[in-house]
Amino acid sequence: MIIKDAKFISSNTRADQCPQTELPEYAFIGRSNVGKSSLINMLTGRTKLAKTSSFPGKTQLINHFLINDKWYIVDLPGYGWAKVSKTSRESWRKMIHFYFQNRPNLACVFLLIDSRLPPQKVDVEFLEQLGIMGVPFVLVFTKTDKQSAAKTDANISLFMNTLKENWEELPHYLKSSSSSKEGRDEILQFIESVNQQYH
Ligand SMILES: Nc1nc2c(ncn2[C@@H]2O[C@H](COP(=O)(O)OP(=O)(O)OP(=O)(O)O)[C@@H](O)[C@H]2O)c(=O)[nH]1
Ligand SMILES: [Mg+2]
Repeated sequence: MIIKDAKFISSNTRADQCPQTELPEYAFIGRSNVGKSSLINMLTGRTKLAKTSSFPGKTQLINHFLINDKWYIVDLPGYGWAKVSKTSRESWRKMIHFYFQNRPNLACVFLLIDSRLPPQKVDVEFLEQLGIMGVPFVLVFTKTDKQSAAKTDANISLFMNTLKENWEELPHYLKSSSSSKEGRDEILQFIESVNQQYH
């Protein structure tokens, strides 16, 4: 898919204030600093569309970007950063749950996981929440440029093994690097195939 146009539309805290639309949207979620905003920039080929930072907690709102006037990318704030107060964590949880439950046009969620790390409890727990809410999702293992392909695959296997206990079917997954652009074609192809089911 060719991205001809990508524009920022709005930032919101409430799902019901987000664009009223029947166009499909794809949301990016995962731990703070996992690379959600960077992946959005890599996919769209726009270096400054979504704001990124080396410091966790950069994205704080629900950000909508309209792509080719046909579908939306949604950049969400991350979870799991230790230095967040209980109150902020609770308001994040409410905002995200309300978002997932009030966007009928939510076509798929990309749950990003840092491919450098062994399975993290926060990710497994968040994935379970998505399952409970019945939200369609795929996993994306990020930052693959930071290590060997063998190490990435070993961490992915470990993650899948932890899921085997509770999941009947293992989720679909992709790998990505915002530096090397690994995964760009696969993710865009995946979005295109889901978009086609919308028309
Ligand atoms: N080497 C490498 N660095 C990456 C990659 N993706 C993101 N980064 C770096 O990781 C840091 C965090 O990236 P962001 O895209 O801001 O992360 P985020 O998940 O949006 O974080 P929050 O908005 O805080 O939740 C930045 O310093 C990025 O340059 C990648 O694929 N490879
Ligand atoms: Mg971000």
